[in-house]
Amino acid sequence: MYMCQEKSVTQQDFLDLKSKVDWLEIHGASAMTRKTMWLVGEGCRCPYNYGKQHQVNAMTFPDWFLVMAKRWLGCLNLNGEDDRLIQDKDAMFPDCVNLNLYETGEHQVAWHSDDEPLFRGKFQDARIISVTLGASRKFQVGLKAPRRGGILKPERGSVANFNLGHGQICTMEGLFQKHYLHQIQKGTTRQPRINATFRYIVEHAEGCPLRRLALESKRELKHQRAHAVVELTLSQWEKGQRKGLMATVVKDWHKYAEVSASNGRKVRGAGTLEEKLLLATLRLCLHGWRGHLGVLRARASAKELHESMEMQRLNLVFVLWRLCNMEEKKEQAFGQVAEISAIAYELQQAQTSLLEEKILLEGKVEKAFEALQKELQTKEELAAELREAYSKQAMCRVCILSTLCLRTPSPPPPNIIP
Ligand SMILES: O=C(O)CCC(=O)C(=O)O
Ligand SMILES: [Fe+2]
Repeated sequence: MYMCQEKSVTQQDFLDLKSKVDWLEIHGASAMTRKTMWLVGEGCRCPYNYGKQHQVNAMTFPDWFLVMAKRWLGCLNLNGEDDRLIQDKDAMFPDCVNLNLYETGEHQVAWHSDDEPLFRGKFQDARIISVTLGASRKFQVGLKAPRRGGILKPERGSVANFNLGHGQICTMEGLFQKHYLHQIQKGTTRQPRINATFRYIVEHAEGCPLRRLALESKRELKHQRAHAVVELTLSQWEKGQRKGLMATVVKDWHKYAEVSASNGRKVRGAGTLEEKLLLATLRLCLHGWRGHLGVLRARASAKELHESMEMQRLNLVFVLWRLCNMEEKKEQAFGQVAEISAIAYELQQAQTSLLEEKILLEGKVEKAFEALQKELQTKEELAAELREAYSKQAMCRVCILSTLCLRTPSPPPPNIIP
């Protein structure tokens, strides 16, 4: 147990809780004993039982409550939100709370332990953090005595008293709920007291969606463990080591049966092909060993014994072979997929570089074409100039010739006198 005084718990918190919570009355044999409320984390649907008569449905933590609860428990550094996401489960914020309202000293809660299956407090560390608001009351703790007539009572002389006043945090942990009882005795006060008892749900109730999630991750873990054990068993078997093998197989057969059990029903043969093969392997191991023992007990002949062992070995080898085969095929398929994607990647790269080259070449061709066109144009212009020059030259020549002709004196007329 750990106790401390928390300053951040305010009187206003007490008033808010008293007025905002939809309190449920808990009745004892003759009168109301206290009022309660059960709040849970997001997604959880676990109901809570107050004795045998009262079962309340889950209500998700209202935001206003979470704000104040985080303030109260701030000193404990419980900052993890979701146990499926955080690694350090010890740092998780509680995922449920039981609220108690004791309106006067007449209200009480009798000797009990918080050992409901939800918290698995009988089997493992169960952390409970209680916060008191309002009037102070005597909280008693005592060692659990063997039940007499079904009534829970503490061992004589083992009871310790604690005064839980406003802002007091009190924890119970370890196997406290297995070995100890606690109670809030009737008192003389007329003032009301509220107690918030934060807890952690380990095994979500049937019908709660979080149970499925938890089972799935547990199943996966157990499956891996069973797988490893079967592999080890088979390798030992193959090496001819048989000592202690039966114990392992029998132990893990149960483990595996648990793995394939769902909602208390055994679903034999359910699951993937691999799971079925594992199950078959274990069955064969068991079957083989049972046969082996039966044969031994009946003092059967060495031949029979030998045959049964041989049969078993063959069966095991066969299953092992199938497992290996599957594994190999899987690996091959993975390899092929990897190869194909590498080729596809290369092709894509090649296609991209070809496209780039094409674009480059197109650019070059266009430029060359433009240059050619320019050259052609220049040549045509030159040719035109040349033609013009020629025609001018020709004209000039004609002019010169005609001028020459005009200037040349005409020859004297021929002498026609005899
Ligand atoms: O009121 C308290 O301090 C104790 C409450 C309690 O034991 C419970 O809610 O289980
Ligand atoms: Fe309790």
